[in-house]
Amino acid sequence: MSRQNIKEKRNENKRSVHPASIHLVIESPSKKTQISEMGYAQLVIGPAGSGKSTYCSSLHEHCTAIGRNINIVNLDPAAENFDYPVAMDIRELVSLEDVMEELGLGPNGGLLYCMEHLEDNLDEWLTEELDNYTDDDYLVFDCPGQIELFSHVPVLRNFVEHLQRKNFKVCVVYLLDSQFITDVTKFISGCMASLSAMIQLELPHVNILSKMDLAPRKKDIEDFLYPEPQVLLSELNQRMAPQFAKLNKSLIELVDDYSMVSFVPLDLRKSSSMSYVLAQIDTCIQFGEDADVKVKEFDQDEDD
Ligand SMILES: Nc1nc2c(ncn2[C@@H]2O[C@H](COP(=O)(O)OP(=O)(O)OP(=O)(O)O)[C@@H](O)[C@H]2O)c(=O)[nH]1
Ligand SMILES: [Mg+2]
Repeated sequence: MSRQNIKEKRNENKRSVHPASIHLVIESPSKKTQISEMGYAQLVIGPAGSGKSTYCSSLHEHCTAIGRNINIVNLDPAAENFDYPVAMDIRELVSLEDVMEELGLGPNGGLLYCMEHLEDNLDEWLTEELDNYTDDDYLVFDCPGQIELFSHVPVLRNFVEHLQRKNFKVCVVYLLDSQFITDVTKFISGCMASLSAMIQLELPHVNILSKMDLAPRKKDIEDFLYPEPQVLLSELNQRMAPQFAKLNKSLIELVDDYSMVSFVPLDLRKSSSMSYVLAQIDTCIQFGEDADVKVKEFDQDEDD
């Protein structure tokens, strides 16, 4: 089945299965006139299983508790279960299951196809969906974990540029599982993936070390949260054969030049931790500049 046929099929499904979204636009025309002032958005990315969806649902819970407006958007065409109310859903446009079945693609090729389909439909689908939100709205995009999406495929870049044309200020929130800090080589490869997202997307960027409840000893964590480049280099040299010494030095210099060696820890057992992470992101996109934002420092010792 051709790409056009899939698009038509999804559009038909959307019209028949999701009348609510059409109804919203008709019922609230005044909202449309308020659009395009200034919106705020987080693009939540990171390796598969790094805790992106869990972060989104915890963020939703946190914002609900403090009375703050937030809308979580599912951008993963393969996602099935959600712990947050889904404000917008890519599966209304295209689903991985349909693509795999109809085009005979595997899960990764199918996902890339779905994301390209999204890219082709930014003007129609995304614009129409965004029209349901006003400048007061804060959107959080829960992305799939395929590294291609933020390394070399231009889909997310074009997606973000579309949001920016709609006057959204966007911050990349890159999650890295705390298990990456058990090994210096894993840590550097996680930094490299984050760096490629930085270069690819050119946006304000916050690195988060997720799953801190599973993190190893406290001393080891601190070494990686604010590591000294020289310490990282010496650990890397110890782990790798001597012929890699020059490459290791260049890698560490690169990571250091891009100020990559800085991660905000996220421990979902502590609400102060989520407050701190959110405050860092808000600062990046100047959200609530005029409001009185209270920031409490995340205290690592709080529950120790
Ligand atoms: N202990 C612990 N587990 C977590 C935390 N965050 C996520 N997990 C678990 O890690 C697994 C993956 O979490 P997800 O939130 O689905 O990760 P994801 O990045 O959205 O995964 P993909 O969308 O598949 O790339 C799940 O089993 C979660 O329950 C955390 O802070 N602590
Ligand atoms: Mg997910």
